[in-house]
Amino acid sequence: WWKRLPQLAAEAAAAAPLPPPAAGPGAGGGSWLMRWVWQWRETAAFLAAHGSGRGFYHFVHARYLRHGPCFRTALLGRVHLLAAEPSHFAKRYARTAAELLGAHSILCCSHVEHRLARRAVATLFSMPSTAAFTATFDRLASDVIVGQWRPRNGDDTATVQVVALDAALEISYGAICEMLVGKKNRLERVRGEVFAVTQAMLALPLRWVPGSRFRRGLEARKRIMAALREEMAARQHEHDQHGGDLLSVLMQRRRQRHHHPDALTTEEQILDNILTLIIAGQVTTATAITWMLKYLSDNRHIQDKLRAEAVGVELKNNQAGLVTMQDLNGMEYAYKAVKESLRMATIVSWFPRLALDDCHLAGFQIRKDWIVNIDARSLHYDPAVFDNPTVFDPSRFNEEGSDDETVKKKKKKKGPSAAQQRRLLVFGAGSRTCLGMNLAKIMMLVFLYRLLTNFRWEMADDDTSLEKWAMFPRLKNGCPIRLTPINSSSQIPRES
Ligand code: HEM
Repeated sequence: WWKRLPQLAAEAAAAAPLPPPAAGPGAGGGSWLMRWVWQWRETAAFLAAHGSGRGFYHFVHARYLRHGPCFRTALLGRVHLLAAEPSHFAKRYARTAAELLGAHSILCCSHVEHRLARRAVATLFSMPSTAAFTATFDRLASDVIVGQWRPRNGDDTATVQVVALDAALEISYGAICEMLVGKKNRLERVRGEVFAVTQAMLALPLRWVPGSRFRRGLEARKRIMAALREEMAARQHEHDQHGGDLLSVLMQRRRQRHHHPDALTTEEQILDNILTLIIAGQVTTATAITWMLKYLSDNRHIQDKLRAEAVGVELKNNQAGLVTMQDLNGMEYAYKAVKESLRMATIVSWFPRLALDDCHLAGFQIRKDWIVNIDARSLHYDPAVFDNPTVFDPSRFNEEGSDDETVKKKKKKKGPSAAQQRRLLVFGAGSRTCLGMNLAKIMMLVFLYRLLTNFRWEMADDDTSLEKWAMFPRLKNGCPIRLTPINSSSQIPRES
């Protein structure tokens, strides 16, 4: 239905006319001469700003101030529409999601509280924290991929079948919880509850119907909150010996809030945001990993090329044999495969925004309180932006251009175009960009590295139907893969 939004918007606007578009003079009506004069005046102003020390964005900013966040202009003979997001749109998830994540969740809280929450949790995404997270994720991934999946008797011809989604969910949950609440925590017992909350986020709000998906989600939330409260109480009791995990940092800042103006001041604020980070980080990343494995199973030549790169990476920066961020820097092609998987999978398909005021967007009149969805998926599959968008081709992100023949034939310019870079919306954009995007890419790269250096894989079931009710599109069968061990000297890192 969101794809029909422009049509619905037009119909509603026709029924109840709103003020005229906040566009430049002559933009809509007037004689052809007036329009022609307007178009060239806009172009001249743009070129003047571009050629001045203020840069072309000054042209945009001046019009933004004059006309508001959405306006029409004309550049070099073509009418353009520019839309900014600041004051007229706020992030707004479905009411069900907001209820399950909590009123203080960074994803659902008010504008003002959001700024505070974003600053408060930012510590989790600092460089040292990200480096520590890389090691943690690798330790957990190696435990499963090397420790459990590789045949123990050394028979390198035996194949193993595993469900990729289950493994990815387990590893990412372990790693994220360790970062949020420390190594030995009470969250392992509520792993299933976290999944139930995610499944309920787009369900009908039938809170009074026993057994309904939404009610099960609410009950699961209660149990997660109880486990987190227990964790907090234990820490207060033990005077918090847990060190650097996020919960410790948030609790400590709360105690010393006179020194920390950014501290979250209530227990609810802390708990809602811990739950949000688990949900925002676990299922999204695990889903992305499974799609990546599927695309690489469908494109064996790319899998082999990636394996050649991975086998060539020497883990030289860590005594324990764990992958570090520097090691990952040597996996350029893998990085592009991750990016391409994220484009094709588009885990978060659309981003909802609430119109705070009547306004106009893309020529449509938008009323206050309407929700406008930015449709990321259609951008990622727009052939005008990504040549042959249905072809999995990591090399489309090469500086020198794609090496896939079908893509190369169509492409005139080399390397990813500016439009392509701009329109890759896998992690959103602007002030609400995904906070965990580096962690997500690291998890995908580490998982890929360990799998490539231990196994070849192919899909064990070709059913491509999608899971019903899933918040993020994923295969119903959980992506079962058949693994054939490769001759490698891979060992479980020492810390595990
Ligand atoms: C492949 C994995 C991931 C994908 C595709 C993804 C995607 C996104 C997208 C598209 C948004 C913006 C949504 C919007 O503007 O409406 C977002 C926001 C967010 N993500 Fe992620 N994400 C991923 C992993 C993670 C991880 C690992 C974490 C943290 C542990 C995380 C934490 C967040 C947070 C806190 C926000 C809200 C930011 C704000 O509103 O200020 N994400 N994510």
